[in-house]
Amino acid sequence: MVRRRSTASWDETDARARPPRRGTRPRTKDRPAHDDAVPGWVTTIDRGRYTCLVPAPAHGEPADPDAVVVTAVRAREIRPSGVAVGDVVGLVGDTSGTTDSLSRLVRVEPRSSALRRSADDTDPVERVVVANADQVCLVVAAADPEPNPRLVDRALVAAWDAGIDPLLVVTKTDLADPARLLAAYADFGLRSVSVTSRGWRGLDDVRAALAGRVTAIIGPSGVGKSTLVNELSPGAGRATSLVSGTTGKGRHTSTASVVLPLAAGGWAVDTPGIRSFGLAHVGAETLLGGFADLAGGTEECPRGCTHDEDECGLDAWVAGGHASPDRLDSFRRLLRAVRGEAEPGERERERV
Ligand SMILES: Nc1nc2c(ncn2[C@@H]2O[C@H](COP(=O)(O)OP(=O)(O)OP(=O)(O)O)[C@@H](O)[C@H]2O)c(=O)[nH]1
Ligand SMILES: [Zn+2]
Repeated sequence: MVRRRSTASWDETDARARPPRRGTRPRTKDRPAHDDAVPGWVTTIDRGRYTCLVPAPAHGEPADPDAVVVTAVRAREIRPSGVAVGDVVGLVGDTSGTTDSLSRLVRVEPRSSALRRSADDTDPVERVVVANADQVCLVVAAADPEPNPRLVDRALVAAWDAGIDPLLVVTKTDLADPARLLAAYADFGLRSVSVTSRGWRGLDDVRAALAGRVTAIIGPSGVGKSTLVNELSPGAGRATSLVSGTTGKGRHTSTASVVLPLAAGGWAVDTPGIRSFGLAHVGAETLLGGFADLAGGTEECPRGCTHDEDECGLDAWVAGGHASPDRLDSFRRLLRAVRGEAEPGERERERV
């Protein structure tokens, strides 16, 4: 017969002799349950403060009319690198969004995509620049500054790696005809639009390409990115509530990405901080995926071809007119770069 006694009489010896049985422990001891967490969308991050739109809109859909902007801090169990702008997160605590209220970010929902970059091509430490975008819009100018095709190739590889549709937007078409630049990329199906802010020609094409989507906007400095984004998201600017949250203090740097609503529907994620686009995390094998025009040329390669050797089939492919020599040159430069073989000075010139 089993002798029963009250748990009140248990002492430490009992505790040691009987390890707590799994499944009978309260769930909160395994992991905080946070069943009450509300979904928010991280619109910007600044000094450990996460500005979130609550409730998180469905992907690409407009914000709920009653949505509020909530400032949150990370719960201890969430790593700083684990949250990026564009993440859908779970928030607990004060999610009222009233001035000086602070919520707690306790969970990051699985991402549909992650646009990544590493500090440079040999630094494998990668950061998620934008989470959950379904399009990457690379903005380059037709002139002033001159377009850098290698930069375009680099961004295409990053988009390919992330599984996100790329879109090329050529600005300042009043200064130069973008036809040659556009033709160079049209061959392998890169979607592109061109626009000028001088009298705003082409703006409707940009609007249509971005409508209903979540687009990460990247590009080098001075190409007219801010001019374009301000036009597409009038009044949103970088000083409004989605940026500063309820702190009212605004941003102190322009290095963080920010989610902005587009007047024509959809969302842009402006990324002023991307000055370089290291591809160390991509790997040589994945690189070819960003070069759809070259991929067919590797069928004649010897086994284990590095694609940077005499027997490589890509040279014959280009000689046969299937792709441009510039693209092969660009591919091989990136290949050497991600293998850590870049010549000095090469990286500097390829900064976004
Ligand atoms: N000619 C011409 N100039 C333009 C056009 N769009 C913008 N600009 C000018 O180009 C300069 C840079 O524009 P911004 O919008 O600040 O460029 P940005 O890409 O945001 O540059 P950063 O702020 O440095 O990242 C400004 O002097 C603009 O007036 C355009 O379509 N045509
Ligand atoms: Zn090869």
